[in-house]
This record gives sequence, C-alpha cells and structure tokens, in this order.
Amino acid sequence: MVGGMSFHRRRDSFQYQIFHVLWFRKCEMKKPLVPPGAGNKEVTGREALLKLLRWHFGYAEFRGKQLEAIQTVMSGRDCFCLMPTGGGKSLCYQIPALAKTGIVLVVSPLIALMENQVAALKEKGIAAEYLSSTMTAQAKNKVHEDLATGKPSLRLLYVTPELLAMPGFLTKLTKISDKGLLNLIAIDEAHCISSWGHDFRPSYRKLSSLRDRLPNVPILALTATAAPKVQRDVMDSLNLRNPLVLQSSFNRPNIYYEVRFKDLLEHDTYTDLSNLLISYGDVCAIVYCLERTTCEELSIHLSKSGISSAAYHAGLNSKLRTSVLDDWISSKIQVVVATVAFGCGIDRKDVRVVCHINIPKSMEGFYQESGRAGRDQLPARSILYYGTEDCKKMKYILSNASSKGKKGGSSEDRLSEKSLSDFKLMVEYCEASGCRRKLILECFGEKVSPYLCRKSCDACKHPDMVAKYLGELAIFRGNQKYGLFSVCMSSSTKTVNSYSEFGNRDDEVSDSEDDISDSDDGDEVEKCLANSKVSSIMGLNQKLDILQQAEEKYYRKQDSGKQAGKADKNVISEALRESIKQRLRIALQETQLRLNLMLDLELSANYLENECYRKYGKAGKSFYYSQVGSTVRWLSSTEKASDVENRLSIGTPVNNTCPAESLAAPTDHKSTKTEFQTCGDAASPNNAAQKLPPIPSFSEYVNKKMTKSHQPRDDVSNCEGADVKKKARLT
Ligand SMILES: Nc1ncnc2c1ncn2[C@@H]1O[C@H](COP(=O)(O)OP(=O)(O)OP(=O)(O)O)[C@@H](O)[C@H]1O
Ligand SMILES: [Mg+2]
Repeated sequence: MVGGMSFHRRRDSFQYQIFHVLWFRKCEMKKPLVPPGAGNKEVTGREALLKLLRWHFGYAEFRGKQLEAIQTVMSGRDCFCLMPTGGGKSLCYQIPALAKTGIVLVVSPLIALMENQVAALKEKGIAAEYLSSTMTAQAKNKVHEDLATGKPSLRLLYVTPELLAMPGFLTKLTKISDKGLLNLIAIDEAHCISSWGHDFRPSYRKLSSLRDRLPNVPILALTATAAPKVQRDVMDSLNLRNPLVLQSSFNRPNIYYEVRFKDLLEHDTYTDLSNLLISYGDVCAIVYCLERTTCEELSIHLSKSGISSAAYHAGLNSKLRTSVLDDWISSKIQVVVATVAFGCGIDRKDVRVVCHINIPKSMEGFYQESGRAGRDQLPARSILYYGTEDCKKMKYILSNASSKGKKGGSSEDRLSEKSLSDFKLMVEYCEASGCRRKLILECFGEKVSPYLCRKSCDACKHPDMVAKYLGELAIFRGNQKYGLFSVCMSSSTKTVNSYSEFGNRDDEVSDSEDDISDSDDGDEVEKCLANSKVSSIMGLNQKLDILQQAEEKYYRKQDSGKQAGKADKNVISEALRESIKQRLRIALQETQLRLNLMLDLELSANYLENECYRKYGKAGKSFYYSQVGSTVRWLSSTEKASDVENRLSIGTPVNNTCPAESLAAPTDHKSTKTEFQTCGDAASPNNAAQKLPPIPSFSEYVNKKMTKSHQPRDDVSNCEGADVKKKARLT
C-alpha cells in the first residue's frame, strides 16, 4: 500500500516512467499463477481456490460470501454482490483472474483506486494493469499491444467506464472475448450506476451497453451501499441475467457508533474532539467536515493540541493531496481532516476512529465513510457530532441544490425529494433513542435482531444518558413537540460556504477520462451552486423565500401522505399550542437580546402563536407548523427593532376577533405603523384606521421587501413620506 502511494506520487516524473516500465517487466516474470501441485488447468473447486487464496494473498480462509461469488462467476453466471465496506469484495474478481487462463476486466470509478489496487497486485507478482489518462503514452501502448495480441498476458485490467464505452476499445475486447479469453467483467462500486444511489456517476450509465456488446461474458456487480431500490436499479441497468444475489449483512460489528450533541457539549466541538482523540492515544483517524475551511481550521486546532494532522480537500493541488495521503498512510500524520473528497479507495486497515464533524447528507454516505474505520476487523469507533445549526445548513444546501431543478421537471424534483428524505434518515439516526446500529441496518433493508448490537452503540450502552441528552436537546430547542425538521428549517440565515463538498458527482458534463481522477464533490457543488440562481444572484431574502416554499411543499406532501385515516393526527391540540408558544417565547427572547428590545415575552409569544393559529389552524398541524417556522425565521432574521415592534403592535385592534386569549400587544409598543403597509394603504386613512393589514407570512414579507428594494428611489421616498403621515394620523 505504501509502495502504491509513492508510486502514485511519482506518476508525472521521469523516474516514474522508468519505474513503471521496469515494474511491468518485473510482473511479466510473475510467480506461477497456480500454487505448486495444483496443476495448470482451470480451478473451481473449494480446495483449489483456497490454495490460490493462500498462495497469492496469504489468507487462511475465504470471508463471508467470497467463495460463493467466485464460484458463481466462474460458472458463467452473473452475480450481484453486496458486501459491507472492507468486506473483501476485491477478492471476488481477483481470485477468478488467477484461477482461469484469460483476463478479468475491472471497472472502477477512480483512477487513484485503480492505481492502488494494481500496485498492490503487482507487489504480489500478479500481472495487473490499468488504463487511464494519467499514464504515459508508452505505458498505455504496452497494455494496448498486449491486448491486441488477442491473447493477453495480463490477468487483471482495470479501466474507467469512459474507456469501456469507446468503440475501438470494445472491439479489442470483443476479439479477446471471441477467443474465450475474457473471463469476467467486474463492476466495482456498482451503485454509481444508479441515480438513486448516493454517488451517482453518469459515466457509469454507459456500462448498460456491455451486455449487448459482450453477451457471453459474465458480469459481477459489487457494492457496499445499496438500498433495495438502488439494487434493482443496478441489476436492471446492467441487464444482469438471472444473477445470483449475494448479500452479506451490512453490519460492522467491530464499529462502535456514537452521536455527540454539539449544542450540549461542555466545550466547543473542536476541543471536545481533540480531547477525545488524545484520550484514545496515538490512533489513526479520519475526520470528515462539510466545508474546506473547517478542515483547515480544525486541522490547525488539532495540531496545536499536539495531534499530528493535516487537511485534505479538493481545494488543495494534487501534489499536496498526494503528499497528505502518503503521510497519513505511512503514519507520519495521525489524523486527516477531510471533506468527502477523501475516501473512495483508501485501504488503510487500521483506522480506529472516523469522525463526522457535521451531519452527513445521507445514510449511504455515512455508512461508507464510517465504514473506513476498522477494516482490520479490530474495534473501531464512529463518532458523529450533531448540531442544530449543521442540520439547518445541510437542509438548506439540499434545498438549494434541488432548486436548480425547479424549472427542469419531475426527475429533478424526485431527486430533491429523495435527497431530503435521505437526509431525514440521517437526522433520525442522530435523534433516535434506540439502537443506532439497528437504524443503519434497517435503512439497508435488513431485519435486525434486538440482540445484534451487544451494547456497541451509545444508545444501547448508555440508554439513560442518551435519553437525557435528547431531553436536554429538546429543551435547548425550546420545544419537545416541535418537529426537528421544522427546527432545521427555522432561522437558516447563515450563508452557506460554497466550498462545501457533498452531493452526487456529475461527470456527464464531460466525457473525458481526465474528469474522473481528480473530480470530486467539491468541484461539482461549486458548479452546482454557481449555476444555481439561488446562490449567485439571490440575496438572503430570496434564499429564505425558497426555503419557505420548500418547507410548505414538504408539509403539503407530508399532509397528503397522512390524510388517509390519520386525520386526527393533524388536529392542533391545546398542548401543542402551548408548546409552540414556548418555542416562540424563546425565539422572541433571542430577538430581544439581539436587537436590544424590551418585549413582554409572554404576551408577544401568545400574540404570534395566535396569528399562526388564526391563519392556519383550520388547515391543520402541518400548515400551522410551517407558519410557526416562518415566524421563527422572521424573528431570527429581522434586522430592525422597529420591524418587530410594529409587527407585534399592529394587531391590537384586530385581536378582538381572535380566540379568547390575552392577545393585547405589549403596552409599551405604541406604534401601529407597519413596514408591510403599502403606499396605497397609507393613502386611504379610513381604510387604515378601520381595517389594519394582516400580518404577512414570511414569504409575503420577503416578497414585499424585494419589491420595495427594486422600487425607484422616488417611490421609496414617497412611500416613506406617506408612512410618516400615516403614523402621525394613527398616533
Ligand atoms: N478472506 C480474507 N481474509 C482476510 N482478509 C481479507 C480477506 N478478503 C479480503 N481481506 C482483506 O480485507 C480488506 C478489505 O478488502 P477489500 O478492499 O476487497 O474490501 P471491499 O469490500 O472492496 O471494501 P470497500 O467497499 O471499502 O471497497 C483488504 O485489506 C483485504 O486484503
Ligand atoms: Mg472495494
């Protein structure tokens, strides 16, 4: 592995080119493909395959379903192999390559991944190569010449999906296949073919034609992360014929799962993490962050705390990234603080801790990333820091990214709904009081026995403590009954750093192979956010407006889903109203502090709650929540004290018609003028006196504000003038 990485680092240098040629020659002088005494014919029996395993890889036994997968593809049948991260999928195609004369073609999504595997195989004396744009012309020619002979000496050839789609290359493969020497096509990370998966690569779609072009070659699809829907999509897309589906449990018994609540920590998150890492000793760890700046900051913090660490993200040049990777692989540094750009293909077995400093966007991503811990099967830890702000931010990002598809039609809409529901599962994982392992496994469609976890997650090991934290979290948020998703939606006023790295890769934009190697999520997100109207030209208010619409859509959907037989669940109880008042009181308190106001919190909260109830009470709980959400957002985003005072004071006369509650506006709020009143309102004093305008929803407020800001200067001053006059009339 270490050799593999330094090999990777030197790939542009002259020495590298010499090294590459020499290495290739060395591999031509490979050790005998079959162990002594096994004969030189095709081996398919258990004992013979076991000998190959021991001879080439030094492992005593096959793991899990490895043997079944190997025997299936060697018999010519397609196979769909679902094994957990680190489960040993590679051997399922590496052993067949050694057991039968001919070649195994491996499709892999990342050049770094291919490089690592090929280097490791070569170290074992196995004739393996890859073809990629990063190779010298000389090295590429050598492989092509070998293939052109129609009887290649190579055993394993790793390629990108782009290359496979090229007609010339397919013709070469067809010739080899016609001679019965193309034994297997292995599609590694096969979930990349599915747009339902967390790591969709449009280039993988091109693999759909393989079955037609090479009908006699069995296909082995391998993945660690496939929800049932993705599994079906993968099998359909690859046109697998009566495949044997081998599914090992996704359970990673050696990983202990833990969630730490950022909002409740004694210290700040960075300090909490550095304390934890110090307490574990000198262990190897990966810390995942959403944003590049966090990687940099946190890495500096850890280094200052005496933990050797480095940041890794797509913003670094490839030389620096390779050097960080080398230093980490060779244990020169202990911790890599990275975005999701770091990972696919990292085969360091002794990672003891994988930490997520921000909530990941999906369970599939979380599983894959946390699964990089403990690949040596020894005890390891997954730690997720969960914070309300992060949750809001991620929801905001997902909504933003999906707004790209607003005009585009239903497929984007479906994807955006999917990404939001994927994220919701992650939120559930963090907020669950039950077993975390069970939740992960159930997400992948596994039925889980209650005894499976054996106290290897915080919720099973310390149930009382987790329950206590969840209680405190609810109090922190101010309302136990207030749905988390709504909390996430509220006060999402922070601008999101466009250097966050998440989301699906979108390499369709270019067919070039070059895109595969270094393209990572960050670039795509930047592109996505840059293309998105939302990020570039919209101001905060517009972003919030989109947020509002997304939220309404979300609840409408929830609502329609729940309607059948569950109407009673949508009723707004008095208890709920009380807890909403409590939530509003907290929001008002924050606003009061921020804007240096003097409010009667009790009365103001009652007043605002009543507005929400009056407007949406009949429509049901979902719409009511949504309106509360927008009120809380308004409170946390409004910048002028007078706006708050106005909003709270205008309702006094109208409130006679409201439910019998103390709805009087705070006594110290004399002004009845509101910024939302139009010039037209102001121009008709009678109207204004008799019928005051209703309190707008937040989207109405935002729209008004936008219209106002787009008005010519004269209009504004006219309006202000009218307002002043009106104020004078009303006081
Ligand atoms: N039968 C075995 N016995 C012992 N170790 C094994 C066996 N099979 C594989 N391994 C080792 O397990 C580790 C993980 O294997 P591999 O990289 O193939 O996993 P994977 O399923 O492809 O994981 P990922 O989903 O992360 O790509 C490797 O170091 C590999 O050498
Ligand atoms: Mg693998």
